[in-house]
Amino acid sequence: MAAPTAEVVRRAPKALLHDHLDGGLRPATVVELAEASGYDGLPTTDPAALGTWFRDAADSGSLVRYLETFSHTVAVMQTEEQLTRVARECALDLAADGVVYAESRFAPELHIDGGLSLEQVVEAVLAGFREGEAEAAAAGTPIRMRALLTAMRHAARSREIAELAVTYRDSGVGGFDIAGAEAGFPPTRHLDAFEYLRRENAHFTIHAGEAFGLPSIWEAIQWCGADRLGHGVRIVDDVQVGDDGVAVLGRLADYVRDRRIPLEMCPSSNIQTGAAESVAAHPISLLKRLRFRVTVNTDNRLMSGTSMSREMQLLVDEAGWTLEDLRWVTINAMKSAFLPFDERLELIEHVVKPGYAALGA
Ligand SMILES: O=c1[nH]cnc2c1ncn2[C@@H]1O[C@H](CO)[C@@H](O)[C@H]1O
Ligand SMILES: [Zn+2]
Repeated sequence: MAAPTAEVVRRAPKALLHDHLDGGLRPATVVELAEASGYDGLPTTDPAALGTWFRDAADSGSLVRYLETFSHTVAVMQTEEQLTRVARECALDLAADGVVYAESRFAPELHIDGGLSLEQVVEAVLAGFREGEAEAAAAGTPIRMRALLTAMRHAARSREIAELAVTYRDSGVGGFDIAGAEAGFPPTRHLDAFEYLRRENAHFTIHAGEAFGLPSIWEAIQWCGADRLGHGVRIVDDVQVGDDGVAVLGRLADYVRDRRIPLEMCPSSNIQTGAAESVAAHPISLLKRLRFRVTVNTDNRLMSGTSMSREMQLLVDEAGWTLEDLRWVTINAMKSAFLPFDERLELIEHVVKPGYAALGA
């Protein structure tokens, strides 16, 4: 099968499970919001230069340094108007890129410095998603948005944020997540939150196996009960590939594959934080070949200067992916969405499959 063209990749329906709201602002919006609110900490007020600055600063090879860049975006997401605008633009930008379903995550506790309550933060973001959905539908590029509420793994508010996720589960919140520096902050620190969510029949994903290896993945699954893994790239440490190409899986990798645990993989982000060498060498292609439940994601569009189309195009250009592969990861993502089963089926059958069929897959 010939490699899909850039136009085909752009038009292909996409599903996005791992995208940070505070990592996806338009550079021009960061500049405007900083100016209007009096935030004078930006390294430059030229939008193009600021976009480059984020990419370069995030290109540090270290997750901790990468995360430092978020201080500038979080600084301009402290009022209801700011949060609603950022959320609306997020939905519009994703829809324009061919994304038909997206889960966008953010940490409510990072947005209360201006005096908002956690509830006000969540409601402002959900209002922005609704606005963006309505405008995108009117523009002929419908998208369905869900929020994931993140708790910061170094902090101590995870139980509270988990309760917030349950409170808003029928109003646009799909589930819960923990993020932030991984080394030194194992997911079991937040066991109370995860046990609460399981008792509530609620869904959650955990950033694990990004900056730290197999023990983090093992805890996330076997102690915490994560539905999905954020990144999970280091699961390849439990896969041995012989010279003949035959792969032998360890018990944890076997478990992840047997149970169809979704891996929210983010190639460009992983290269920036040093979790992978290059797109060509990224474990995602091996894991796809071994039929793990692989998905493709953006993580932070601003910090990586990326989009879903760009991540997919990189896999096509540098790792030999086909349109069939893109269709497969899109269906994997829809199957793994924190959305009711009937809504997932509807999107797969009525949007994703016909969309790829029209493109020749
Ligand atoms: O790849 C990542 N790994 C871990 N944490 C992350 C990553 N990207 C963003 N955040 C963290 O999640 C918070 C809420 O969205 C962001 O503020 C950032 O600190
Ligand atoms: Zn992430």
